[in-house]
Amino acid sequence: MTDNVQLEVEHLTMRFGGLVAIDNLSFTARKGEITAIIGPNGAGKTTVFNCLTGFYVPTEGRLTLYANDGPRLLERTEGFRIPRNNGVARTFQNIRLFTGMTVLENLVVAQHNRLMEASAFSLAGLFNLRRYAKAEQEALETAKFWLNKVGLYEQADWNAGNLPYGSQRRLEIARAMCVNPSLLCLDEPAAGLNPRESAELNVLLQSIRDDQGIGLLLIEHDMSVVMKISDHVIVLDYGKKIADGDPESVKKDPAVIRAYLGEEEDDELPPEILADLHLDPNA
Ligand SMILES: Nc1ncnc2c1ncn2[C@@H]1O[C@H](COP(=O)(O)OP(=O)(O)OP(=O)(O)O)[C@@H](O)[C@H]1O
Repeated sequence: MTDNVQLEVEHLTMRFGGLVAIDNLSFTARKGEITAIIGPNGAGKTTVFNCLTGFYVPTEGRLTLYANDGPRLLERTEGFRIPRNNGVARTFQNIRLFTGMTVLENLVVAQHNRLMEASAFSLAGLFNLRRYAKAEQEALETAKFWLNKVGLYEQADWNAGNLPYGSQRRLEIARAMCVNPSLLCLDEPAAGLNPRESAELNVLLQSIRDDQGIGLLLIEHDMSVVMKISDHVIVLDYGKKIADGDPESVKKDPAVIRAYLGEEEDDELPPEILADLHLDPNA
């Protein structure tokens, strides 16, 4: 069953001085699946993303990305090369768009590496090479494709900073997809969204999964998103994996309920908390 694996994390440990933020974590994420990483605040979710995307060099462990042209060891790649060479793209908990640029410009700038390669990294290349003009045209086509996909085509010339919050979140996802990643890491994409926007986000992420066939890794606190769209859920608590399985089994796991709520007995949980976890209070 290794053919479908997009990412394999083996024995990942990340220490900050005496603090063990990630403790011997292993899991796989598959192509064409949404894998959610959930857990209480401080469980280590963002640290996993930071190791995968080169912000941190792991203390121990192996991170293998199965890109189209073969396996890549992310922990051995210089951080800034990971998006370009290894095809890992991410969005952030706090939106990080170029707010002074237009919506379209944000998507073209994201393809800067591809354009620079086409210019052969020279001024002469920028002005003379036919392949640069071709690459520029392709970058615009890619940008238009993703603008349509996230429903922002009409706002292409708006300043990104003037978009409503939910649209800025969708633009961030479009920008990440413009680099044609093998793995898309989404850090709390539903944060701050209203229920309608959350529902639209679900549709968008499912369509990226189904149409692009890439692996999606999702950190999310909004259980209405996690339980509806995830194929596979990993639960962390104090840096350790405490559950790993499909959403149905994970949400009933007593260890998960205890970790989230700090309760000893799940049958003592108040009904409104059970409802938040999408569990039947009368079960
Ligand atoms: N650069 C750092 N230096 C020191 N400690 C850090 C650093 N980054 C993260 N930590 C610590 O590692 C632990 C895990 O943090 P992390 O941000 O990964 O958790 P999280 O699960 O993403 O939390 P949240 O849901 O609140 O975003 C926390 O105790 C945090 O304080």
